[in-house]
Amino acid sequence: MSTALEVRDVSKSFRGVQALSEVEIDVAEGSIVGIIGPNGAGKTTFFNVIAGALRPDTGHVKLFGKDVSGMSPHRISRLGMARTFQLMRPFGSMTVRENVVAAALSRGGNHRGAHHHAHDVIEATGMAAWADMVSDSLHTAALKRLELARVLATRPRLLLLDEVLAGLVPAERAPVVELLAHLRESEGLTLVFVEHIMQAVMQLSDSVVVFDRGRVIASGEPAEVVADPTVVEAYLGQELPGA
Ligand SMILES: Nc1ncnc2c1ncn2[C@@H]1O[C@H](COP(=O)(O)OP(=O)(O)OP(=O)(O)O)[C@@H](O)[C@H]1O
Repeated sequence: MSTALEVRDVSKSFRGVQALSEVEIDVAEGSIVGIIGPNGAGKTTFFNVIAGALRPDTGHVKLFGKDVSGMSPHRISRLGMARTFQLMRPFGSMTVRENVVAAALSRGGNHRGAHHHAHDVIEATGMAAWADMVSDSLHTAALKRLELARVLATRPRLLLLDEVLAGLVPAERAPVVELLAHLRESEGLTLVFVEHIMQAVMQLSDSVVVFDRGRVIASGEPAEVVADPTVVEAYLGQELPGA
């Protein structure tokens, strides 16, 4: 299987705070990798570096074999990486459909093609019932799905998900987890997701990477990783739910 993401020796500090230290990660194409770690471990900084929002101090990042270190977020997204944000930012006065069409058009192509693709994405993300509603009127669970629909409309090959389940009650989480598993199966999407909800991490991930104080302290199969004494220790004082 080819490698979607290769991270080598990536370090990043902020005025004395070592946010990332010599991080090395490989993500196989079509796999689902969960990123966990206590607060302040470096997870968001890691996403910012691989998506091009921050330039690493050292090391390199390869996306589908191409060195993207130091490239702009825009160029990296052109190569097939997309990300969701914890703070969702749809165009509030536009409907769900208009938002998804706009996202599809941002990748070029014509209106007809964008409408067609948006329709498919809205169906796939279970948003059909909300398609003509103004985004401002959506509740949190629907907004999360809209955020997913918008990134999927850009036809990514690698999707970075930042706590897409946060703020959802358990009954609302299950359909999103199912959707993500389905997208990998049907589209061959590669998913890298930061998540605090361990049940979802265990259920979705082929492998889990654990950050602590800027370092990768463990990686491997979910069950092995959460039983690792180093990981349990890193979470001392903080809960590792579901472990
Ligand atoms: N722009 C910045 N300027 C200064 N320090 C920063 C900046 N961004 C992150 N840091 C520091 O880098 C470290 C890693 O932060 P980061 O946000 O990546 O952790 P995290 O694992 O995403 O945490 P959380 O789970 O709480 O979101 C922390 O000590 C944080 O205070």
